Amino acid sequence: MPALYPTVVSNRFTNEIGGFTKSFGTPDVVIGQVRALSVVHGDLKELPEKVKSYVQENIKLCEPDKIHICDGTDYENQKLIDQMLEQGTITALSKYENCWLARTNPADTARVESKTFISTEKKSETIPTPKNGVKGALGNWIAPADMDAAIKERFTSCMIGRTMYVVPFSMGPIGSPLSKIGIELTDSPYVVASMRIMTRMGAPILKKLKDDQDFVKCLHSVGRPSNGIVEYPNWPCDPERTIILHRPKNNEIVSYGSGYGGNSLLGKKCFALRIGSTIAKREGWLAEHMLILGITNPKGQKRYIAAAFPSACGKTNLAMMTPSLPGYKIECVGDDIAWMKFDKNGQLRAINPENGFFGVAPGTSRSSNPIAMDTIFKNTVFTNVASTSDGGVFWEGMEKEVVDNTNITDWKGNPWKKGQSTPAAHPNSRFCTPASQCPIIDPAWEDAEGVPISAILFGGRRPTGVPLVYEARDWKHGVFIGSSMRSEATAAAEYKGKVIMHDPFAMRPFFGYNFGQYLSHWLSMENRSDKLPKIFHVNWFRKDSNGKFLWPGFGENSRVLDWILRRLDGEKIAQETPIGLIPAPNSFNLKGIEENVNLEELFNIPKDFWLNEVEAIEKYFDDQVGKDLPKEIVLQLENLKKRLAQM
Ligand SMILES: Nc1nc2c(ncn2[C@@H]2O[C@H](COP(=O)(O)OP(=O)(O)O)[C@@H](O)[C@H]2O)c(=O)[nH]1
Ligand SMILES: C=C(OP(=O)(O)O)C(=O)O
Ligand SMILES: [Mn+2]
Repeated sequence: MPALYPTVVSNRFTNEIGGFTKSFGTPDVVIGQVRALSVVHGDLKELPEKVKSYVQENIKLCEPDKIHICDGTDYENQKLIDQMLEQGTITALSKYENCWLARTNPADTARVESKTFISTEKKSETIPTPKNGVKGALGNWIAPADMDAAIKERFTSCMIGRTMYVVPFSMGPIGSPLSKIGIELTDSPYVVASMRIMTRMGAPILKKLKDDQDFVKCLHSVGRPSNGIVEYPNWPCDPERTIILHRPKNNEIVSYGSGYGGNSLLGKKCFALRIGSTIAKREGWLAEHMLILGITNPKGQKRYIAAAFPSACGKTNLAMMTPSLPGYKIECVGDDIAWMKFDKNGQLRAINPENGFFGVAPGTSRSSNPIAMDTIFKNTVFTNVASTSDGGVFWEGMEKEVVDNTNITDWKGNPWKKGQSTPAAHPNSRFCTPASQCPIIDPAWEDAEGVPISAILFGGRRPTGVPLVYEARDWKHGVFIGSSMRSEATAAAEYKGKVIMHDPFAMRPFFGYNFGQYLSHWLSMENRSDKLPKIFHVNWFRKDSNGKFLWPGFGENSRVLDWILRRLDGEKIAQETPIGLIPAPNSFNLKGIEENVNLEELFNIPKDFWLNEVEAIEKYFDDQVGKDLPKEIVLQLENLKKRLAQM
């Protein structure tokens, strides 16, 4: 059998080194013509054995012209930037240091939930069986053979003329017992540059990987349209055939056709949540769509809180909040994902598996989130924001931050004027920025054993009926609250309009396995610890009859955290309601608040609304979860119904 790889390996970034023939010893592979493959960076021979076979397998499938094994160095990054500048994928933002703007194909701007699938032998392992005639809404299943066919159809020869980057990365601090390693193969330099920000990426990861060690396999291509026409040469993609596939059994992710965010930075939603939740189920921990923050009260006592809100519902903002209440201090551990495990003392501990923030840009401003503004203007890749004639960025919410005579170019590259009916920045435009640059990054954010979690918050966008904050009666009730979460749709996925959607645990798009089993897993945590965190529900988004927010939000949310911390201290400041515990009269701290706040309306629990809500939840469980719904949750629902009836 011929040697798999040539003995001559490239110097760094030489363009072509003595092309060599592909020969994998499997004569049934017919490649139209014999093509040359060059390794332009790194050494295939030095890859750990299992990585080598994974790469080899996919070279055979995708037929790239070049292989580049990423080391994560500044030098490498600069080369990628130069190349993206040349291809028009990014432009330089001269106003800031090392900042770049990518404009995508307008058909590729958000996660595509309808094209995201989990593959298991049995469908019921992936999703609960919906009621007859009802379309399942808790994930999409694909049969293993169909997954194989979908891959073959799309990936065969898809990298001809391109470079395949081998991206080794760690989710979680390198070497932490909670961390996991992945290898992403991609043909997108944008993905490589973004993965370098969002994960710990490069040579140190390969050094850690033993020859026989497993890793999460992540294959990605931006694809090419089947008609051969690349509409936006700066952003090749294949929206029509886009598909995001997961095979939990093999710790495998395959993503085709999109270059955007959660579709392509495979460490994030695909690995840390979908595959992560299946590993967590097996190993007895939790992989959740949660921010993690540290909060110090005026007495100097510090605690950590984790919070699950659906995409674009305020995680990044809460994680970086500047508290309006004097004496409080917030520090940020993570803004999107938490991996949580009980330690041997029964304390729940969390790590942020990420290394950066992929945050929603619109709405981020000096007044709403000054900490984010102090984080993002160096070493950052912006995507689909607007640009200014002085080499800066612009988005809705930054009106006060651009001088009047600067010209604005919208996210599509067209001149844009204030007052225009279309937005300057795409509503799902993002900044991708290193977490270490956050001025309030928590000193323990990279601690190998994680930070201790005292409270868990669930929340969403609820314009009516749902109070600012309420507390779960106990763990089971808390799990029920998570399971019954609903929220207004946002631009983070392909949904249209402001419909209220069920989004249990803010995980609906991210469950890696059957939601009913996920609930049982959460309920089983009660057997693991006798000091479980307290659970709360929050809603910053309630509106008055004129459609105006009833609560100023942002830094003022510290007042909600203040009540929560005092509850953790055991203060008797709560009153019972049918849905849970809300602040007792005069217990909620409004001292010094500037806005007029109508607490009455904010904490009002309208009986009719809640009767409807219970009906909607019951129907959802009935339609979507059926026999997989744990008995404890059925009981919680019955009890809530009874309490509401007595209201
Ligand atoms: N009204 C209001 N809007 C908020 C609040 N927190 C965040 N937002 C807005 O919600 C959007 C998404 O926020 P972000 O923190 O990026 O959400 P994430 O995707 O969950 O991290 C942005 O437009 C924010 O300005 C709040 O407390 N009140
Ligand atoms: C990363 C993403 O999700 P989120 O909106 O939760 O930040 C995404 O939509 O690509
Ligand atoms: Mn976010």
